[in-house]
Amino acid sequence: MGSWGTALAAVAAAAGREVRIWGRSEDTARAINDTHHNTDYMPDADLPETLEATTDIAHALDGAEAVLFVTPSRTLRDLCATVRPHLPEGVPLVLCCKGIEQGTGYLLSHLLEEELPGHPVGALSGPTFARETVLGHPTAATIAFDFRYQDRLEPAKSPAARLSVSMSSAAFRPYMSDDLIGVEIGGAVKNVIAIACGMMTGAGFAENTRAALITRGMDEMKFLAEALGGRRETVTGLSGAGDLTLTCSSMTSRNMSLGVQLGEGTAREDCFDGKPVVVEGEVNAVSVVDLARRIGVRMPICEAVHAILHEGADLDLTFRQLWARPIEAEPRALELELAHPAAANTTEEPA
Ligand SMILES: NC(=O)C1=CN([C@@H]2O[C@H](COP(=O)(O)OP(=O)(O)OC[C@H]3O[C@@H](n4cnc5c(N)ncnc54)[C@H](OP(=O)(O)O)[C@@H]3O)[C@@H](O)[C@H]2O)C=CC1
Ligand SMILES: O=C(CO)COP(=O)(O)O
Repeated sequence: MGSWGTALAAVAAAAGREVRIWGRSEDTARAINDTHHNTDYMPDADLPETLEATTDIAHALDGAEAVLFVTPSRTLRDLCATVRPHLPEGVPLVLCCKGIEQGTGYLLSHLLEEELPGHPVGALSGPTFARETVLGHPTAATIAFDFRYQDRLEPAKSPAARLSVSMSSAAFRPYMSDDLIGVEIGGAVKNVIAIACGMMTGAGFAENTRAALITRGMDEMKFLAEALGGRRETVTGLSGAGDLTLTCSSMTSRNMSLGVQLGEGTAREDCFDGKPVVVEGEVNAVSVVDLARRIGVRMPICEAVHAILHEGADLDLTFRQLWARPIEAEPRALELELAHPAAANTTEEPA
């Protein structure tokens, strides 16, 4: 019953679906049922009166026709053990969290397929701040299920199509996709790039720098998606370019905001006034970079964020090094790299 789970539950309930939202907190469940507000995560949003909250997972899943997973990505594997005994047979599972598993390098869809076999697995992703969505600002997202789950004879019966229709409302507009990998990669990588944009903004740089990071970040997404079997054009859609643009442009984004605070020189433990906040790009910098290194995809912006967040690299020096990398072609097709004249100025200065 976090912010995005509540927003999606409200969207589906407003679209006329019977929705049960599950979570761990009795108090939050009671508040949603009694006052139609999620007092912990989005107190100012009026929730549909038909939305039912529960802490009983068996009740939440009883008769479900689709199950949406909306927790931080690193908690997903444990959550599977909680839901496994109660899942209706063959019910479609929809990832609404964004990330790649640390250690295994699994896309979250692979994780679900491993932990909960026998279910069609898809993802809902796009430029969707939870609060704006729940307040009814026009919002669009992509719903992707792998091509294996497309019904070629009756496409409207495919899970992506059925779910898109079920969740559509005047303000919420889903688009269908059969490129699950491309959609997942967009969601996982954009958060890391948003931290980079935030860091550069916090360090005092301006719009040119941010636009360069967004565009070159999209290039990193494309190569990772393609290397894993996704499609480049998916990266130019809502779940890639759309979400990247949103997240890299607004302090509403927790990823961008973390970057800004770090760029301004705030110590990590003092960011967000010391409160625990879900920042997927921070944990996913590790999994994205690890996966990219394993399969030989160059992701210099993600590497820079990883080095600053997790290897103690100096922020200013790391970004100077990023800008002074060998000069290369755009797009990357041309295998030519030229030494950058400023590279000599980006070695560590003696203390
Ligand atoms: N917020 C947004 O605008 C959007 C978020 N997302 C994605 O949605 C995912 C969730 O983020 P968001 O809703 O914002 O995060 P929030 O911090 O708002 O909520 C997180 C939720 O996850 C629950 N949770 C945490 N750990 C566990 C666990 N081990 N088992 C079960 N439940 C757990 C929390 O429960 P409790 O309160 O009990 O701790 C809480 O209900 C992320 O991957 C994020 O990238 C995607 C699009 C938009
Ligand atoms: O994914 C999001 C919007 O699409 C939310 O972004 P943040 O997690 O950075 O707040």
